Amino acid sequence: MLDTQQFSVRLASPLETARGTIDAREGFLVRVETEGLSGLGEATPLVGWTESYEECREGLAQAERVAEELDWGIALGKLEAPAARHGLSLALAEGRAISRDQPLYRSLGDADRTVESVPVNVTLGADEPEALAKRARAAVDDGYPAVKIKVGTNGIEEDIERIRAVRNAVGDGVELRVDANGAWTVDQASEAIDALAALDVAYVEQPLPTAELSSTASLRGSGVDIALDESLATHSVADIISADAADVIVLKPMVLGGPDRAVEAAQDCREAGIDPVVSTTIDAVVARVGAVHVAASIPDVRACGLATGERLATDLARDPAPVADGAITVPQRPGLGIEEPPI
Ligand SMILES: O=C(O)CCC(=O)c1ccccc1C(=O)O
Ligand SMILES: [Mg+2]
Repeated sequence: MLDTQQFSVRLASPLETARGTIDAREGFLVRVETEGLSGLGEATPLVGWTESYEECREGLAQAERVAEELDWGIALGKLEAPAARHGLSLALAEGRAISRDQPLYRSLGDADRTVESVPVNVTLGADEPEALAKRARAAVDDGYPAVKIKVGTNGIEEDIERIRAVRNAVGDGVELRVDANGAWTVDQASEAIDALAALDVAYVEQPLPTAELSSTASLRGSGVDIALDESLATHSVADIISADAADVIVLKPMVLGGPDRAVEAAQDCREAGIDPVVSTTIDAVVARVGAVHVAASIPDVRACGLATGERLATDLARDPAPVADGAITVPQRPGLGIEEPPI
């Protein structure tokens, strides 16, 4: 049986990016019950990254029909829409983990390894230099090891001024990351990267539009690592590896189509010498905690973009994986570890 329940959550602090402001998330909670297994998932589409809300709803309905006639494995295999597939895949993975009496991350990865926490970056929108510097400083005082800042909303000069203000406020030891969300041309990216290198920025996420893998490859080796994020919606990790286009790959389970695919992509990254980082599309608690388990299944994962729970005005259940001292405590109960599941 597949039970879906639609939800809508507002962001108390909307996230400003070069591709618009994210101020609400709408999706579906998913519960799968099959042969004694029961698991919870979440499908939260975001246009530009995944299928639309309507396509997601239709994908889930179709999966239910296929599962009734055939089985869940076939339904999952046929489901192409990534957010819908994520909902079903996470629910099946949680059911399996509970039946094995394991926390999800151990069921997804190494069953014998205990991981207590996952380091996270704070995520800051494209704000004025002083405000940004203050927020970055407060996050570092709270223990965050890395600060990620959105850029690409105005000119390069403004971006550099912002990042300089942040660097001055946090000092030398903190990892800075910027995310251009595909806003730059090759010339703008080169100019920005030269200035960001002088401010010791660790990496720039998605400097160029998604399709431009060979131009992205040409930006590497200039003192700031290159990360790809949006490109994963249309290119496989294998494509990125063969184009030599990234030092870091941002894995969003919702965009990749499920925790199973994210874990596999992380392994492919590691084999190619690329660092995997896990993040979400600002999902609600079920998918966010699912992504925490994906991150926990990756040995020695770098700080991940998973500290977004506090942006939501309301959530669907109590967060079993809160941020403390710059890291998320990984739930150790069987499955996701959500104590009072909403469905
Ligand atoms: O990665 C993070 O730090 C948080 C998530 C984030 O930035 C994000 C959230 C929603 C949509 C896109 C993005 C992005 O990484 O570009
Ligand atoms: Mg990004």
